[in-house]
Amino acid sequence: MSASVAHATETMTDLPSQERAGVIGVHGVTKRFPGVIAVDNVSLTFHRGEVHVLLGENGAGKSTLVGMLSGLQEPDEGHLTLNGHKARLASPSASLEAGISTVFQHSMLVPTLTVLENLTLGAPWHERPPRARIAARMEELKREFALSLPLDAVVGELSLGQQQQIEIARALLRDSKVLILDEATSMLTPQGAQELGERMQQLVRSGLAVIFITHKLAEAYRYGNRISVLKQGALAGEMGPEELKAMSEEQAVDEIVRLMFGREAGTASVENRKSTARDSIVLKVEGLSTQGDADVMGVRDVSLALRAGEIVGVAGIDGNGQKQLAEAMAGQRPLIAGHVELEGEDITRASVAQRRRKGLRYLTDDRLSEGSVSAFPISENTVLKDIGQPPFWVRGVERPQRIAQHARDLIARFSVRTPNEMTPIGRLSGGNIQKVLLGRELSGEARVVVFNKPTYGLDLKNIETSRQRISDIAERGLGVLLISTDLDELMALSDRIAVMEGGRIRGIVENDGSGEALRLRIGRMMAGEEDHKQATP
Ligand SMILES: Nc1ncnc2c1ncn2[C@@H]1O[C@H](COP(=O)(O)OP(=O)(O)OP(=O)(O)O)[C@@H](O)[C@H]1O
Repeated sequence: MSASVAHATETMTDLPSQERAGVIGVHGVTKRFPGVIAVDNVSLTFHRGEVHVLLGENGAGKSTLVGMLSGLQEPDEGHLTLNGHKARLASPSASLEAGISTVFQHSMLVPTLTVLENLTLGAPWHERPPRARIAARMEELKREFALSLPLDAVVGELSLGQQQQIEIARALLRDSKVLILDEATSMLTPQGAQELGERMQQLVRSGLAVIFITHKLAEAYRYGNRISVLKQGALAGEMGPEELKAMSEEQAVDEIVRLMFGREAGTASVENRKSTARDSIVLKVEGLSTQGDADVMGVRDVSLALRAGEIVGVAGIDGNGQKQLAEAMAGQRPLIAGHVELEGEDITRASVAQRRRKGLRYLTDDRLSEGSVSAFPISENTVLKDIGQPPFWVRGVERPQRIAQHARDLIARFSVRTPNEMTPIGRLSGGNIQKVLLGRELSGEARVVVFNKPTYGLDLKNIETSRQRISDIAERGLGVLLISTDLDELMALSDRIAVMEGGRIRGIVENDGSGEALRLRIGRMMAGEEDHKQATP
């Protein structure tokens, strides 16, 4: 028996009627990871002829759900159905055989091969369809879905939009019945996104079911026939075609914002920290722009000022330029425009080390590969950004005793749980690595600390401790720029919150304690909508 759609299927009549309809369904599925319920008792049916949009904040469970449909993981509880039959998708090839193709956010193509080679990749050489057959089929796809691809072009030389078309073409050549597009528009131009939206409609008209994951509300409304919202793993709400048709775009967006970002009635909101902001400006950024990378968004025309003792939060769905902004401030990413001032001094052209010495510190979200060298002892990691500098190096000679003492002090001050300072940092837990990195950034005369997702991936106790430390840092008079995808965290800690979307700042709001209304206002901007001051809970 093939590993696919476990042929241990039940007959349609064995299943409740609501499970029969639709090409694919998940029924009461739950998936747990250590410390988190990623998907919590979710039931959904994906129908032929429909673009079904999945929405939800970072961490809501969308990828985990898609992982179940694409055979990357199986549910701990609940089951899947295909055409009304109970089914198992135990591997990616089982999912493909069942007619489900997934186009992931990051291209799965081989950039050095041609379009034709990529289209036939994976098929054993003796089964590869001849070029003439593919060319003929591509002509059909061009007519039907406006998929126009130069078969002999090398994939790496094509635009991201064209590369995505290859993946869609590959799914169609396989006769897929379900096409999953995971954040497929995030790196496309508005024009490219619109073309994809139109193409999705053509695809569903030809009988496919499309599952479309996006973070942008306008796209969800314009291109979706049905919208489901996930929140903390559970299904927060679903809007079917009739309901959507009866709503204006504005009404639909308001409802989705409420489902995505609203709080359940009766949920206690987190208490806001008392502001410790002073008058003096410690960091000023004006008109800052940076280039992105191949599939990373750049930053456009960002201006903000940070006062001593102030925490300015930066909200946004992951990947909207936040990391690039932090890197540009830290001097790790070149600017194409704008300038940066630290306590009135222009540091636009200063190197990473110079900025650090002047007191501008940066805590990366990538603790293990960018922030530390995991095989090196904690001691070496505490001076990683001070190599060659006194007091740890004197006239080019390393002072191991001095470094070890510095590391022992840091371990004691930040309560790092480790046998001793010689333990490789990679052996510590996430929370303890974070403490070492924070200790490193705060040593010497720090004036401004830029945090990128400081509590991401930590357990609850370490999250609390980290937030308290951030609050203490501001209280000591340092300026803090706090980048986070967690709105609760930002609302609990920040004086003001800047919202980034599409590499730009959509708006900067005072965290004035207006709770739910402010939450929805920020959520709207995160999802690509204009600021809407009147948003009501
Ligand atoms: N392999 C894993 N191991 C541990 N935890 C995981 C794993 N995969 C996901 N999680 C956790 O499960 C939760 C749901 O994650 P998931 O990636 O499904 O969310 P998402 O809605 O796709 O988010 P995003 O928009 O950021 O991609 C998160 O808390 C995440 O940290």
